[in-house]
Amino acid sequence: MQDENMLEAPSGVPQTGSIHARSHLKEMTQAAANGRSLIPQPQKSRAQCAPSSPERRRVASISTSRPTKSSVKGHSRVNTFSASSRTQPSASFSSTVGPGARPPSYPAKRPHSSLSESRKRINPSISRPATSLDTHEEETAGHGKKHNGRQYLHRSASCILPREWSSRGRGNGFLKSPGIQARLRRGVTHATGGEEPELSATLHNQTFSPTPLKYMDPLSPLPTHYGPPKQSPSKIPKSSTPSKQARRNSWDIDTKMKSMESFMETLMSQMNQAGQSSSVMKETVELYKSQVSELKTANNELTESNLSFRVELETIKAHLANTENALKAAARDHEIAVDDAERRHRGELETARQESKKELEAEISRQQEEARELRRRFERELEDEKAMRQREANQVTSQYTMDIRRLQMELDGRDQQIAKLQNELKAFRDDVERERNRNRDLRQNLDTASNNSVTLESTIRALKARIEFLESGREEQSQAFERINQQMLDAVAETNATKEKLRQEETLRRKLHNQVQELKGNIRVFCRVRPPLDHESETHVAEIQYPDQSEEAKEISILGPEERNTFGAVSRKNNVFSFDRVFEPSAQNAEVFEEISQLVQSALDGYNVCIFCYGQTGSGKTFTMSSQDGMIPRTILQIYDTAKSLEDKGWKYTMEGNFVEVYNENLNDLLGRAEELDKKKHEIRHDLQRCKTTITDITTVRLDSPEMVDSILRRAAANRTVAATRANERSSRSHSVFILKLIGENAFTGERSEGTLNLVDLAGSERLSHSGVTGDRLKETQNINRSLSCLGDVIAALGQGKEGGHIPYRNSKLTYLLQFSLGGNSKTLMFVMVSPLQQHLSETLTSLKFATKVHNTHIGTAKRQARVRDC
Ligand SMILES: Nc1ncnc2c1ncn2[C@@H]1O[C@H](COP(=O)(O)OP(=O)(O)OP(=O)(O)O)[C@@H](O)[C@H]1O
Repeated sequence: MQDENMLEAPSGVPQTGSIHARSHLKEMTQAAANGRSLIPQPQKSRAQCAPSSPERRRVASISTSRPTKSSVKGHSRVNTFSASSRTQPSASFSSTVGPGARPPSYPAKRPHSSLSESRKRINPSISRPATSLDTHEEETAGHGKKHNGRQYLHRSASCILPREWSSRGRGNGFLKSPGIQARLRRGVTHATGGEEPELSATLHNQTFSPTPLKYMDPLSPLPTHYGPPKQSPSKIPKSSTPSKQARRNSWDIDTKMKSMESFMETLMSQMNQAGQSSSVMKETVELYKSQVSELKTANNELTESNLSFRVELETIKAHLANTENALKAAARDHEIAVDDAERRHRGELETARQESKKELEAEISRQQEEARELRRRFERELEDEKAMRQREANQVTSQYTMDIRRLQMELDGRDQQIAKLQNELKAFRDDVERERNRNRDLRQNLDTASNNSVTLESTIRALKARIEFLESGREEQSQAFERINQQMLDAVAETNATKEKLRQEETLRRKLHNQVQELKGNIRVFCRVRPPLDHESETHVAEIQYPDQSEEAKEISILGPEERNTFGAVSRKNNVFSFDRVFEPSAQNAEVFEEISQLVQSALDGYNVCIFCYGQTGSGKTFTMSSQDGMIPRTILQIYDTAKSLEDKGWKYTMEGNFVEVYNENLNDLLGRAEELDKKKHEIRHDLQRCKTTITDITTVRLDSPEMVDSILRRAAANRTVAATRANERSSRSHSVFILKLIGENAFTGERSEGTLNLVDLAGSERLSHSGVTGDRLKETQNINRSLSCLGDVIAALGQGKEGGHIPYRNSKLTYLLQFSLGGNSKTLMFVMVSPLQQHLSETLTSLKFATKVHNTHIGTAKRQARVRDC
């Protein structure tokens, strides 16, 4: 079926463009090429001209497949076509297609008188000669030239037969050679494909024919070969057939001639028959030619189709190649892209890994930082908690100490009360004694009175007698009653006069007390030397003497530093200072307070009192002023006690307290909120007429009980701690002022007193160098130095005592705040605090020199802030 399709392809393939047909195109082309390769070249040598066995078999198959009629001529036509077709390309088609490849439809296109039909009718078993003799027979028959025909037969035979046959075939006995005969048999058998045993037998017989080879070798078999298979042996006359007789008379010319003539006649008759069939053959040839032309056309079409297919194939191949290239390029690109993607992925992976690693490290460091921060915070909180607990412990301790001290003070007060009671008892005893004397006197009087009574009784009796006598004399009785009544009125008047005398004595006492204070000086200076502390070695203590300690205790002598005079001699100057009172290191706060208690009484009496501590840092200012048994607590306790005792004398006191700090020339409220320190602004306002000072937005605490002072001091200390930028330096770098206002009213006398007590703890007085100090520290230093200098200037100006002279209070906040407590109507006490250490000697001497200047200052008489209530 495939072969049939292939035959139909010339008309079918181009129109349909069947891919199936195209797939066979290559096979067809190869088959054609193979077919062409099998076609020998026309002008080859004889050896080359003889086809090889396969070629010969192919040619024979083509030749034997050609139709033929009984005539030899017609046969030779077929062979002519067959022989000529070997040199034409169309043969390749035949050989490619082969007998079996002819499509069934193909014969239908043939005319009815086709060769195959003729062949079938004539004798399909007729074999084709293996030579091209017929071609030349046809030519010789056409021209009627025997000689040429023989020559041609000879040439043809030489072309087909082996060389030795053609070269030696003319010799006698050549064909008798067994080798030649065998080869001849093989060749004929091979040429006929084993399908024509008769021809083979004929040849065999002819081989043994005694006819000279010159005529017989090529021709003798031909009549039997080309003649009709059944007719040729029978139609040949027996007379003309070589017989034994003829062979015996082979050298008989006539016989030979006759034989030849008969043969020629036979041949001629056959040729005539062939001529008759030539027209048929011509038609057949024409038909074949037309078929050939059709085939050529088909072939051309196929060729064109083939070419177009080839072109298309080439295009497809090119396209395929392009596609393959593109595919390769795409594959390459894909590989590159994959590589890039892998590389990028690896890079991204690496980057991601690095980033995640970094993030992890950052997270770890952040966690660690958080842990550290938590630990820091925890430690801070722990520290705060510790500090708070410590503060509370300190507070409890201080409270305990304070209680003890208060109890001690109460004890002291009790002792004083006892002493007082003892005095009173003594006074009572005296009074009792007096009363006894008076009683005695009265008894005497009573005796006298008894005598008188007796006398009176006698008188009474006499009077009674007289009453009885006088019963009508009432006048005498009324007079007696009036006399008794008068005596009683005289006694009451005497009592009132005594009370008034007592009030006058209290006023006189105050007056005398103030006079005593004035005599002591309105500005007094106490010196106090603190003891060396536990961690301070005794060897580092300066040489300090207290020459009159057992007497007045007003002097202090300090051996100065070594000095070298102009002659090189080293000497130490003994510096002697004299103050109102010098307290040696062993002195306790109670002892110190006894000396200042009179000033506290002055404040209660309505005077402005200012007590300030001056000295270098660590000299004991705070200890003296604000410690739990310091001047402030003791002052308040005394004020309470005194105020209470004065209640009998008609005085009622109210007390108000402020606690302020002067830091960097700013006023801070130590009883206010800690966070407002250094932020909230406070102004100092003076009432010049009433000589009163007020501070704006300041916290004022009403002191209703002695216990209030503890909370005040605690609160002030806590605020200072919070505000401290450098721990425990805040107290050294600022001035603190405890302001106590005492307002007393006497309900009996209508008197009113307004006194102010200022207890000042000054900043460290050591002269701080400005060199090397910057920022806040420099500002602090400048402010401390300036304020202490201003204090000295104010005291100096007060000492000059010029009436209406300018006092530079406004030059610093401290002096402006203490304007009405320094000079004028105020009493001032300055504590100069001294460190016992040798290393502080220089500052100690400086402080003592400054205190001496203050001590030498005489400030004018104080004025009492009191007025009598208008009744
Ligand atoms: N008379 C004293 N007896 C026992 N200890 C004292 C005495 N005076 C001072 N001290 C101790 O000396 C130390 C320093 O005293 P304090 O703090 O009062 O000095 P300061 O002059 O107020 O110092 P700063 O100016 O820094 O406030 C404290 O520990 C205090 O207890």
